Amino acid sequence: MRFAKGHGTENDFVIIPDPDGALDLRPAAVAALCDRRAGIGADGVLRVVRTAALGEALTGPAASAAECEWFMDYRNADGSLAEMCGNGVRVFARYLADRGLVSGKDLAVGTRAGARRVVLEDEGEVTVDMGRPEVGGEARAVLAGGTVTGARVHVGNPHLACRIEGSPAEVDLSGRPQLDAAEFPDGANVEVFTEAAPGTLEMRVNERGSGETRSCGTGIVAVAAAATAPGQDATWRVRVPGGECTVVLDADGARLRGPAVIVAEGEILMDLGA
Ligand SMILES: N[C@@H](CCC[C@H](N)C(=O)O)C(=O)O
Repeated sequence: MRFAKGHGTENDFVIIPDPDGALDLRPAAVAALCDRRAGIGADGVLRVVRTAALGEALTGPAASAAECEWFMDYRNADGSLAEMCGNGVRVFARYLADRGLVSGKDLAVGTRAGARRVVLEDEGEVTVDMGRPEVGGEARAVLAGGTVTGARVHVGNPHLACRIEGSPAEVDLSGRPQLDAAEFPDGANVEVFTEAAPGTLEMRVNERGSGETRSCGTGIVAVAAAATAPGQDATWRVRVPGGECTVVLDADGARLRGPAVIVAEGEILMDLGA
């Protein structure tokens, strides 16, 4: 089985081409691929499948994805499904363009959160239209080193974006954050952030299903939305351990811009089970 490896601000993915939907990618196989010692190693898997071959009902928020030729079937490192991945969709688009699977540099990618428009720029940056982030009420997470409070933000997937005093670098993000299941029935990605300079946020994240990662595109949009007064337009640079992205928020929603790189291609020799 062929694979590619790519990343967006060091949020890294194993990319599995499966255009005709022939693969039965089980959670254990995803976890084995993402294992950084016994597998290829990644924060998640992007299965590249034609939407027509997906074999999954596209209802609710996913319905608009039915119009897209290609679907990003995203899985977290523990094998769980997620609705959306902001870095993943940019890497996915880069992969499609590099392999000649799409013509042009402006395309729509299907995700479980719906269709996402992606634009590839000549300089290598990729911008994705992330829709309208929904900022909700306050909630808490218990981390290894204490409790953080923030805003619930829905970016197609669930987030808790916590503005903190001091530097995010000081926060212990090891271990799975404990959340109130009534507030987050499907779990959540937890971000800690601070405004490092006017217009610049600094963020770290513990991702649902993957643990601490060096970047999270939906998380970057979540903290940008949480840092912006309701109804205001804003442009934020968001620094993460793996690099930097830009978020533009306006009446049309949020656009996330940043690098997306394919670093390797090869053949999987490991046994992924039946
Ligand atoms: N790294 C991603 C988010 C991946 C999904 C997330 N862990 C979840 O379960 O919601 C991003 O770049 O947005």
